[in-house]
Amino acid sequence: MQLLPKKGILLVNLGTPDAPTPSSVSRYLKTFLSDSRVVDLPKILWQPLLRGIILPIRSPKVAKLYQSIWLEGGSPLYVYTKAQAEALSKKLPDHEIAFAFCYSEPTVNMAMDKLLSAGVEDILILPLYPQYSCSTSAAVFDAVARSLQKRRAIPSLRFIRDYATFEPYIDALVTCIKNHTSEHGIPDKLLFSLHGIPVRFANQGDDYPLRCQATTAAVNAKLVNELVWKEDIVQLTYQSKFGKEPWLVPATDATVESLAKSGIKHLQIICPGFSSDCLETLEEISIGIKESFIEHGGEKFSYIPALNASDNHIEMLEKLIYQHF
Ligand SMILES: C=CC1=C(C)c2cc3[nH]c(cc4nc(cc5[nH]c(cc1n2)c(C)c5CCC(=O)O)C(CCC(=O)O)=C4C)c(C)c3C=C
Ligand SMILES: [Fe+2]
Ligand SMILES: [Fe+2]
Repeated sequence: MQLLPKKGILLVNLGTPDAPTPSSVSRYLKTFLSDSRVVDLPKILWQPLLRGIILPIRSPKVAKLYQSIWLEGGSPLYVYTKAQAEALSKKLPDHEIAFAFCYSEPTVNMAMDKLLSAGVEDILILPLYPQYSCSTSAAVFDAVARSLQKRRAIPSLRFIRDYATFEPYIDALVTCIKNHTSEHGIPDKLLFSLHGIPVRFANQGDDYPLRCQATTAAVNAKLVNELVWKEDIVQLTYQSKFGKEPWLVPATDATVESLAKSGIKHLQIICPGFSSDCLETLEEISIGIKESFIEHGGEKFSYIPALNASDNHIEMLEKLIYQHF
């Protein structure tokens, strides 16, 4: 009888500082923004700018923002990603589960060591980005390849490129929105705010905008179909612009401002591209965008939390894993 190879699952997310301090944030941003998948300027131009200007100016400012959302167990992104891995371990006791980050610890290489030393021979790589982008999912792919580059024995590998329209993911978002609206009411407008990318990446072949549109359309179709609402109150926007070049539009911040000015009183925002709450949802949206909405004439605002380590999310991830194993 041939024994089945031991299976492992590697959850990978972006990365986050290990403390809300300027030095820790600077270390994290330096690794993150030195990846050519994220910023693809020539190194000879970009590195002096990054080290000489961007890190010294941005790190203390961003450290303050992290302080406003820091949890007892660390950065929210770290806390939720770890909790997702722990919950999946309980659900899948026959599988070895590890989690890692592209730009902080535990690194992909550390997690690979853990899985391989546990005797895993077949690994499913699950980037926790529902919508593919070259700046995220492909960066996970690179980190995995780098980690295996110097090893003599490499495992079988499967890679989840994206799950933007995976039905259980769409259902998990629908449930989340329905639960929220039953408590807070149906808003005048519901924004699906996804992290932006430079327009140039999309022009060069990154299908991220199409994947974001696909998620938004699939969720809205179900909500309309289930008669949660009749009108088209859903709109897709892009947040967290970084740098000077054009990013995907419409931008969340400008849209919120103009909605408030045009008389929208009740606004809700969901960020379906973030599998865990993090700086970009908890600070930028839930604090910053809320303030802007109220300041420009809005009255009622709520942020619909990410799926995080909810049962809803863990069951969805379990189905995703089964689909690929
Ligand atoms: C050129 C810069 C950036 C691109 C491209 C980009 C794409 C991208 N990012 C996420 C998810 C997250 N980004 C987060 C923080 C963050 N992102 C950038 C820049 C780019 N992101 C920066 C500089 C930062 C750090 C904060 C800041 O300085 O403003 C986070 C949060 C991390 C945390 O610790 O909480 C996430 C998550 C996606 C999904 C994406 C492309 C689709
Ligand atoms: Fe980002
Ligand atoms: Fe941001």
